[in-house]
Amino acid sequence: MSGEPTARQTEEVLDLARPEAASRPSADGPLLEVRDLRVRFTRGGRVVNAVNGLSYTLGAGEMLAIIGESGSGKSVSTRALMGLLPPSAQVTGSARFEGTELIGMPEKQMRAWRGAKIAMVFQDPARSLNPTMRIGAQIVEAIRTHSDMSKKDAADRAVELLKLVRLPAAERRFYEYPHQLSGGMRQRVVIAIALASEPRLLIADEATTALDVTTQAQIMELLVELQQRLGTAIIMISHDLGLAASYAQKVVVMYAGRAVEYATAEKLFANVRMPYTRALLGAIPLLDRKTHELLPVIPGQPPDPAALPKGCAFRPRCDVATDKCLEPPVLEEHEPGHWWACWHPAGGDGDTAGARTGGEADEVTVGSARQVKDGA
Ligand SMILES: Nc1ncnc2c1ncn2[C@@H]1O[C@H](COP(=O)(O)OP(=O)(O)OP(=O)(O)O)[C@@H](O)[C@H]1O
Repeated sequence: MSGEPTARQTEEVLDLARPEAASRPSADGPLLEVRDLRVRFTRGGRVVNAVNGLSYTLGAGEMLAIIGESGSGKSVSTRALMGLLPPSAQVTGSARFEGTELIGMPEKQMRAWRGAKIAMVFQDPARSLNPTMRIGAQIVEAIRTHSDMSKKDAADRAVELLKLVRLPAAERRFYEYPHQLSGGMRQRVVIAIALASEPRLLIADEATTALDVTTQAQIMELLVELQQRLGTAIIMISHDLGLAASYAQKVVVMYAGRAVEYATAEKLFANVRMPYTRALLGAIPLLDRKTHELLPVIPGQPPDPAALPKGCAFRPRCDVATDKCLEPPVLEEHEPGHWWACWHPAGGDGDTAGARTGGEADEVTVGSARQVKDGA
């Protein structure tokens, strides 16, 4: 068989992959509960506070987007969950996954969890794949790492997984090498490898950033399909608030190692409070750009995590900051289900942030994100 699987074939593969998925209960406590997570490195005698007290929860089958500029602590915070940081990292706080504490878990035990229950997909699929091995063999290897399946059964399963991630001509591609595939196809293969162990949580770290806008939307649609059909929870790490608006159920906006705004996507985009989040809205890539690099709309640079400014870390770049902001604002649930850390939130009493941005940013975000989605 060759070409794209038909919808019916895909349904069969999906059902085969996880027959119980559609009826999986998701309401018996969060899948992942992160509390006061902190990561500190010591670099050249300087202390780098990369993550400064991050908390969030993720339900089974939910998609959470962690959004922020480069260096805000998105990757470090998720690598900490998987025990993937170098020994120089001091990790404290708690991350309970299905009730089991991940922080401080011995490496041997963590190795068994990694890949099996939690899998990661990174930005550059070329680096995740072995260029000298056929893609089928790489998936078979991943399957056999987590099960005692025979080579023959694992090969059948690998083809199923390639169909599951909608790789065209899966049987033929099974025998191809990574360089014979496009960037989007390679990322589908990486996702197939990540799914080999049927993880409950998939962490996609800038998994679509290197792809063109159309392929990016297709990969995001695939992740949503896997999330909905297999019940896989997803943490999506991105610079792009537009992707979060289109695909995620929950959003954490990070700045300088902290969550500065946290809510369901619905609540957040209905009423963005934090000036930093509003500034990020302006950084949404435009569809007519050849690349999807972010527009440099936030003046200044994120702070050096080894020398954070006093008070609110966004203060030096914030156009509504006052002396009050020399006191660090605390992330609090100011409205049911909507948390922010700001003394001058938009939309509140004396709404300076909202007045200056004219409230247009929300419309731009959602509109732009929809176009990306629909254009796929
Ligand atoms: N091994 C390390 N030693 C020292 N500092 C580190 C180390 N790894 C990361 N950092 C620092 O931690 C901070 C957070 O990095 P992180 O990679 O999590 O940011 P990010 O938000 O994921 O950025 P990007 O979008 O660029 O990946 C950065 O200042 C980074 O320089």
